[in-house]
Amino acid sequence: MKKIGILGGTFNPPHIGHLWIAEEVRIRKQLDEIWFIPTRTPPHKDTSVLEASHRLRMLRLAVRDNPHFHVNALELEREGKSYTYDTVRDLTSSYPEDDLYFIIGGDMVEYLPKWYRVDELVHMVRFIGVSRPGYTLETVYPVECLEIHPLDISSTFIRNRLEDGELIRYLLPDDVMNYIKENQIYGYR
Ligand SMILES: Nc1ncnc2c1ncn2[C@@H]1O[C@H](COP(=O)(O)OP(=O)(O)OP(=O)(O)O)[C@@H](O)[C@H]1O
Ligand SMILES: O=C(O)c1ccc[n+]([C@@H]2O[C@H](COP(=O)([O-])O)[C@@H](O)[C@H]2O)c1
Repeated sequence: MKKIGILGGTFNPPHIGHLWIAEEVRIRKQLDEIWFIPTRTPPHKDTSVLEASHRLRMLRLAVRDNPHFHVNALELEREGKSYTYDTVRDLTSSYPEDDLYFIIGGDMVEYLPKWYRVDELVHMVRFIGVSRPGYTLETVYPVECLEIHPLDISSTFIRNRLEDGELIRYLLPDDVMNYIKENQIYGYR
């Protein structure tokens, strides 16, 4: 039996905020592995996101130097919106022996009431909520909240800096930054 942390996300692009919360939760909850699961179609983001193949490649580059980190691409194979309910249902049936912990930042803790079939979902997986600047960890749902030193970094911030021609070095792994440069995505110039 393994204890597996799941960090679902759009990863558009992945950044050190994602890696920071994943490693903090892994150590504090003594998890064996963290699985990063990129969404195909994020349930609540209206604006179009970068194509999944780029996000997947960047995510693989971001996690590759940590032996506890893995990428699981199961959501990319599923049509339609990437609801966590469907993902958790599939994972619990494929890995019935393992304990799953779904990690979310404060923005998603606040948004939890709007998640698809949330009343069932919270009984299917353990939710771990972590601090994120600008958001609380208050919720009526059974979420275990961990106060983690907050890092005020988001994918939006990085995309905006790229659009403005500003530096992004140190906000994300060098390999991901180089991928963005080589593929000239997010308006890189
Ligand atoms: N700096 C951060 N601190 C805490 N949690 C974070 C941080 N960045 C991302 N997360 C969490 O990681 C998960 C995936 O986030 P996501 O890939 O959407 O990144 P994002 O930075 O929020 O993106 P965007 O700015 O495009 O909305 C979410 O649960 C989110 O709350
Ligand atoms: O299932 C839902 O209704 C739902 C609504 C909002 C977010 N999520 C999941 O929460 C994770 C973080 O979402 P995001 O959009 O911040 O990348 C990602 O795995 C999403 O699929 C899931």
